[in-house]
Amino acid sequence: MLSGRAAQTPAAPATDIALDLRGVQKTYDTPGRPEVEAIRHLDFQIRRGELVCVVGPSGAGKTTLLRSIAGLLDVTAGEVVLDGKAVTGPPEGMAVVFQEYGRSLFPWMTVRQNIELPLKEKGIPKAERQEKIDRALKEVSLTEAAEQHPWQLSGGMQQRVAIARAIAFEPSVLLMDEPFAAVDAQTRAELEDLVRSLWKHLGVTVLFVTHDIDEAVYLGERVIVLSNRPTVLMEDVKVDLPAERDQLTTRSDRRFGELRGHVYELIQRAKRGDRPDAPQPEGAGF
Ligand SMILES: Nc1ncnc2c1ncn2[C@@H]1O[C@H](COP(=O)(O)OP(=O)(O)OP(=O)(O)O)[C@@H](O)[C@H]1O
Repeated sequence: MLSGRAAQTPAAPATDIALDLRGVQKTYDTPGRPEVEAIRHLDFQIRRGELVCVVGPSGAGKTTLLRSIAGLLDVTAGEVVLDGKAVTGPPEGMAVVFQEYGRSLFPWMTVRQNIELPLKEKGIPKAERQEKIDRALKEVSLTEAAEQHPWQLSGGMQQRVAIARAIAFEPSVLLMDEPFAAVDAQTRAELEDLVRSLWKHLGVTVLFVTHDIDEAVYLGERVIVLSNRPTVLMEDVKVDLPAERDQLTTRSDRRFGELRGHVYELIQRAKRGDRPDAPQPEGAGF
């Protein structure tokens, strides 16, 4: 996020909470169209340095949730609190990586210039910018591609540029919205491992939205499973797999299979409309 708007909330959270969703509701109210209640009630917290995945049935409101957290959408009720401040617009300490890397990078700029842009907007001096860019490029193994343009790179490499741009910015929270949905399976596995290694190495808090159950269990320390729309929390699943993960050994681990099966079952139930009771918004009738 390039610009910052945040208001101090009276209730300062515990310092280890990076992201706090307090009774978030979102109803789309477009003039001339029927209202769409996307999120009915979500309350959860993400501790500093956690990697949390969000899954849910199609149309459950995953993108709505992510955009609300990113300050790109106003919530109807409740609040999103980042580092103790209510999010009322794109906050300074947040970076977002979207699925459509092709549209999020500027084709007329080199890789280096793309990564530099938000740093420039943040007012970081040139020498420091170059240092941050070089470090980020090294983190994603793209040092050699610094002077190339995005359209000269593969889809996986472009997504690595988008990740480099996000981490160069040193966000407190990194939001990722189905970032690997458009790349092939092998590249996807490599990018998943890149996210795990960056997360461990940089200590950044990551919220990763995906429709892929295996990906969520492989990456996350927790998997937040959403109900069908209007969305409530189906279950917050703790992923008790070892911190060291590997595409081969982790995915063939018995516990991985159990967790995967559990999340799969939750999504199937959510799709059938099975949902836990949620606090009702005022005036709403179940
Ligand atoms: N701008 C909008 N105006 C009205 N309704 C919207 C708008 N954006 C999304 N919706 C509706 O809100 C609900 C949740 O959409 P959202 O895109 O957040 O779900 P999702 O879980 O990300 O879906 P998918 O998995 O298919 O990407 C859907 O019913 C969708 O049609």
